[in-house]
Amino acid sequence: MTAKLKKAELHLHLEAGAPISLVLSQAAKYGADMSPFIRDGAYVWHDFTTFIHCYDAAAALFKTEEDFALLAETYLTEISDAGAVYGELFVSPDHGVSAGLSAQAYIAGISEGMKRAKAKCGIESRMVVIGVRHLGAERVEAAAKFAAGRPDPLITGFNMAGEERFGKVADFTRAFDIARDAGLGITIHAGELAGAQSVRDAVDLVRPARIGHGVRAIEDMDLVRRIADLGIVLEVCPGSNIALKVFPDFESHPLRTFFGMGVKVTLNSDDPPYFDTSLAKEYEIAKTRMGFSDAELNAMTRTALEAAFVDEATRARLLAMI
Ligand SMILES: Nc1ncnc2[nH]cnc12
Ligand SMILES: [Zn+2]
Repeated sequence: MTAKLKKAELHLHLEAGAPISLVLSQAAKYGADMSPFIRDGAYVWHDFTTFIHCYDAAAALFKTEEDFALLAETYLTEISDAGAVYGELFVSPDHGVSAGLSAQAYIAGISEGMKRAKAKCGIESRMVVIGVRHLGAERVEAAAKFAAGRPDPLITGFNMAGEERFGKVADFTRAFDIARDAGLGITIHAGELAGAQSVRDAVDLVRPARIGHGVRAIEDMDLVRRIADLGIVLEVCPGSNIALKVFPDFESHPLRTFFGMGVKVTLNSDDPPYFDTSLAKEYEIAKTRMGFSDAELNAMTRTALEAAFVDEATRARLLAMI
């Protein structure tokens, strides 16, 4: 059983951290019909595009600062109860603005929820601002500029997510330069829906500290060795990869190969209710379906804290807790 293990999460899209029960209560609050997207207590989607449609419909049900405070507090409390001492939240000002909030109010609501969760259960957390790739380079740059303005001290990183097959990494390098120059930690989704070339471009053009997924680097073993040598941390989300059919099953997932080759890897849930997973479940599956020992799982938690976008004093305090 991995329930007793200390955990940490670096890759979680906040709007997807809402349990379906919370999404349905938000739908009742705003009189929204979610039946096209949720049936028998589960999201209805069959590929990445329809998954993102469900994601956007659920995200639109969080409209006020208090809604986002509740969302952040709910998710962080859940993973704290599962043994997490730290969690990073991918936050998307574009989603907040399309739900009718200013980007500042969106962030303020989430920040309040993070503070409530810390006061209640001690969990430390930070925000990583997302630029949505399929909205285009201009919108990703706008997200980077917003994050670079450091509107909240709990924002410590920048990332790009969305449709990985849209455009080329080269179209987005200016956004990452803006974020990096502002001292933000850099991660990028790559090697999930697109193959090894997408990961190679991310490594060469963005020079990230971390990569979201990165798992299709396995298509090029020289690239895997390069990632290991560079010490780039992979935010691996096995449940997400199986649900989105990046790999057919957990037994064929390359996490064990990466770990064995010295690639720094961490465990994450990405969009838990969409993929029938949770941070707790990812640790349990890594043990029961992928053969990782408690010591190896603890090593992944340590890697996550060593790669966390936090100040060194906070990092030292977190590392002392595991
Ligand atoms: N798994 C994923 N890949 C890319 N963008 C996302 N946004 C939310 N989940 C995502
Ligand atoms: Zn993701």
